[in-house]
Amino acid sequence: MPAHAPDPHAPGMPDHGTLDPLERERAHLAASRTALRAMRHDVESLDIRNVTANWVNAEVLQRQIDARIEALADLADTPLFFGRLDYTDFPSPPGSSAAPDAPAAPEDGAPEAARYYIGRRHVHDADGDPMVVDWRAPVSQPFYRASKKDPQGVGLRRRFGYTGGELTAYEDERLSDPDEAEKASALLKREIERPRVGPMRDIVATIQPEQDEIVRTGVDGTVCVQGAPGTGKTAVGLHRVAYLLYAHRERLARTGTLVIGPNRSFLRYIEQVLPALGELAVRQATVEDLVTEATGVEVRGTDDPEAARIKGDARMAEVLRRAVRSGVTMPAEPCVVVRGSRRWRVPAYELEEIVRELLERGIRYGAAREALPQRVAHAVLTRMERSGEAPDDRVQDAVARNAAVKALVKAVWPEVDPVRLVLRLLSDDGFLAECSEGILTEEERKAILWTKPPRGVRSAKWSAADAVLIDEAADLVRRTPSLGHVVLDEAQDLSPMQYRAVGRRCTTGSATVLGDLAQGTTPWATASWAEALSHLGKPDAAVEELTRGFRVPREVIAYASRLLPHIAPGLSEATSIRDAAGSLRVRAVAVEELDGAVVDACREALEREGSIGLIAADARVPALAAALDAAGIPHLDPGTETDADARLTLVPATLAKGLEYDHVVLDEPAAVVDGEPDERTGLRRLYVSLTRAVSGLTVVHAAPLPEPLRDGSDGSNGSNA
Ligand SMILES: Nc1ncnc2c1ncn2[C@@H]1O[C@H](COP(=O)(O)OP(=O)(O)OP(=O)(O)O)[C@@H](O)[C@H]1O
Repeated sequence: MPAHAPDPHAPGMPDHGTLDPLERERAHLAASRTALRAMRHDVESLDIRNVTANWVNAEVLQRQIDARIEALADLADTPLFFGRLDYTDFPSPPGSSAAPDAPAAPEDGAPEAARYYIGRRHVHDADGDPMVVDWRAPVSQPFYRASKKDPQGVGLRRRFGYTGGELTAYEDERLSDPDEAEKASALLKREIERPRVGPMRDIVATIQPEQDEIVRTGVDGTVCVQGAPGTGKTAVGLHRVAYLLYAHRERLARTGTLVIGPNRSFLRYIEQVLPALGELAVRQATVEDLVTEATGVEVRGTDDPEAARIKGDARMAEVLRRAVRSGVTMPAEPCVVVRGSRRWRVPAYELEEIVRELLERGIRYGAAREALPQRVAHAVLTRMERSGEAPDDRVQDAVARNAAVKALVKAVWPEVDPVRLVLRLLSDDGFLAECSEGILTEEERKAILWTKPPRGVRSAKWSAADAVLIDEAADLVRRTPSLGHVVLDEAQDLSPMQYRAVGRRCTTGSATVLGDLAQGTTPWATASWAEALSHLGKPDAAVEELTRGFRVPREVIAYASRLLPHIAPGLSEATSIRDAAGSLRVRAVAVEELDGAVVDACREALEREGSIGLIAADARVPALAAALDAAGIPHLDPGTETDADARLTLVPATLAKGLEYDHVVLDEPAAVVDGEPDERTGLRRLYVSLTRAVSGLTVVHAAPLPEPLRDGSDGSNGSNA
């Protein structure tokens, strides 16, 4: 599989027939660029004046056109195509609707029409023939999945290498040639091992077969991916949304898509991936964003861990269900409706039957409240008919709006305000006891009751868990609208009640659930995916596992994996595709030298290329910031993304999840462990911190290392330097 080097003095766009293969590919790139410009020009010159009846239509259409123009931009630093497939099983490449007429084969491969260039977007020429096909099209799939064992109709797979936007190399695999040995692709390896700086990038050129299977799972299927650090879960989730938007654009444009991440800095880190894939309309939010937006409350308070654990427990769903319905009473009086000279009387026992039936039907509280007056009116109408009248629908509506019926509804099925309801539940011991009878213990009740109840909903210091309770109550009253697809990243940290909050946002849609049980650091962290999926309302979802690590070098992942038996026994250790010898340094220093040694390690890291994350226990962050300032080393504030000018950022251990840096300096592991309420959570936090490095990790410690990391604890030695 030769990788072809470029001729640095290659001429611009010479005659097609006489060119060497690389020149021909460059010519195709140039022609594709021209075609893309023409596509953009066509859209820009659309005149919509004659096709729109009014200014609202014109406005909508113009917005669509602007978005299309934006999507057709030719970005200089993102290659228009990165691969090529020449099909031999002609003319039916899998899933392709194209049935090309086979022209004569040119000298290097398949007939032009059986050849597909794979890129980020579709480009066609003036005749509408494809010059580049979208990576998500069915015809592109073998680029990711075909192998010698299963060539999927492909004779030749070509990968392109670029340097600064210039096409400089290509590499071929002849999948149907039995004599060509299967070799690892050097271009693929180079791309995967390219150091990562700044925010997360897309991986369209190098999606791996096991990842591609998850990316292209059908829109109706929910998938759950368990994966060790750096196995590409986040990347896979984002590419899956892009894939689904391509394959089901209309349906998802109507229903909407959403990516959920754990916090702002994580969302900032991933926010450019989907736009780079041409998808600008995907919302990215935290669970807290969703529930505060839906309920209108602001989170200003915190819970102690025990209160938060109980509030996040799935049993609270039943407590809330009872609370919402607690105001429903059985009618004691008949309902008497006066119309003209006649009085119609529905006796109490019949009203009770109606109320019971509505309670049992399992419809939303609010929907039942709206149905109740109609039911009572129906009972009145039945009486009218029996006495010879012929009332129509308008009469039924009028009766439903009658003052006596309204008064009845108000009395037996009172309106519920979810915010006030939860306020009462957390302030009123008697009410909480009534609603949680047989569900919560007295201690549990005490743990969640406010010691000083707020005066009203405005002065209440709602916690994040309270907002989820209110969201659940709101859904019991009125159904939360469902989106078409939700990606839930770092799912392992969600409480059962948070899973339910996410689940009700995709009841009629599907979800991609991504996480790692070993990285769960909340008191309620997920212990089993089966349980989590049942809280989400998708108990039948398939659970896939990814174990091939793309981020962390072998030496570093082996070191971090020593913690696995203590934090998640039974989970597979990640392998690493990246072999950076000398990537791990462990330095023991005296207590008084600690800050200085950390500063030195940062200085050394700054001598190399790429981003640097100084990860430390949250409590150590101010001291380290001061030490860096004193040493005159500029650094970014916690949670800020690095860029080419500001490459060093200070990362509190609690914010490190999901992020990555070229070099990581890890301050005092024992302090990271001690920063958590229990040892297992502490070691999990440490595992997260140890697995953020792409090229190198330097651990600096004064206190003894946690036991599993000590030299010889597994017979090996973290190369002390
Ligand atoms: N097929 C691939 N080709 C190139 N890079 C890849 C591939 N898969 C993953 N990566 C890269 O590996 C790194 C880790 O990926 P990602 O953040 O998605 O992993 P993760 O499983 O979500 O990790 P964590 O559990 O730590 O959050 C990223 O830089 C990502 O771009």
